[in-house]
Amino acid sequence: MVKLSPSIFGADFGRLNEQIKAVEDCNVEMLHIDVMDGNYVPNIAFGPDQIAMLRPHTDLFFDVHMMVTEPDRYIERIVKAGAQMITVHAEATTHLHRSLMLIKSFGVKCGVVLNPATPPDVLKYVLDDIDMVLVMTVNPGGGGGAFNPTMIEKVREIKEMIGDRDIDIQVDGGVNADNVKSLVDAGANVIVAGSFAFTGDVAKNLDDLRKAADA
Ligand SMILES: O=C(CO)[C@H](O)[C@H](O)COP(=O)(O)O
Ligand SMILES: [Fe+2]
Repeated sequence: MVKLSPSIFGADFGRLNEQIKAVEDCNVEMLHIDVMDGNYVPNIAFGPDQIAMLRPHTDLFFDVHMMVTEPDRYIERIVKAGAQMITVHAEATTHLHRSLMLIKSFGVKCGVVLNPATPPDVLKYVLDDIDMVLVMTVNPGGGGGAFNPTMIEKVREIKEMIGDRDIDIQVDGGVNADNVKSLVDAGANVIVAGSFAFTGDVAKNLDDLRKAADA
């Protein structure tokens, strides 16, 4: 069984409450929240204050994807805002292990994000410290990008590295009902979807995505 984590970045912000209720009604396992700092990625989106504003409106598990240069500067504020899982880019922190330990010190789950061009080797010495690996299937920083099929092989490679450890593999970027099965077959079990989830009928989209993933 896969876990779905719709990306709020893809939502219609004029109807945010309604869109959050729609994903809740689909019994999704997480809500994916992108933090973009305008430095690590060109785009700017969501900071700790906006996450804190969302927190009283839903009990969904907050899966926060930090696209932030030197994320340690914001980790405590993001935890206090209500994050339950924080992922940081291996490419964006000078001290990956230190960042992961900082996240864990607050009692929340942690994960490592890899851009499409980043090889999985960087995970080797932190595998016993993480709850999730996030494989970017587009370059980070925006929604609606085209899925990079080369990442299917990368997911497979990471699945093999993980062995019998209890580590989730999340995929993010351009994921839809047509490509999700190839990712799940390769080993992904946490599916992020932004534009696919929120364009049109949210309930139908998430139902289609789950059915395709679990087929
Ligand atoms: O991290 C991200 C982009 O950097 C996102 O989670 C983004 O919301 C994915 O959107 P889409 O499913 O439309 O590609
Ligand atoms: Fe994301």
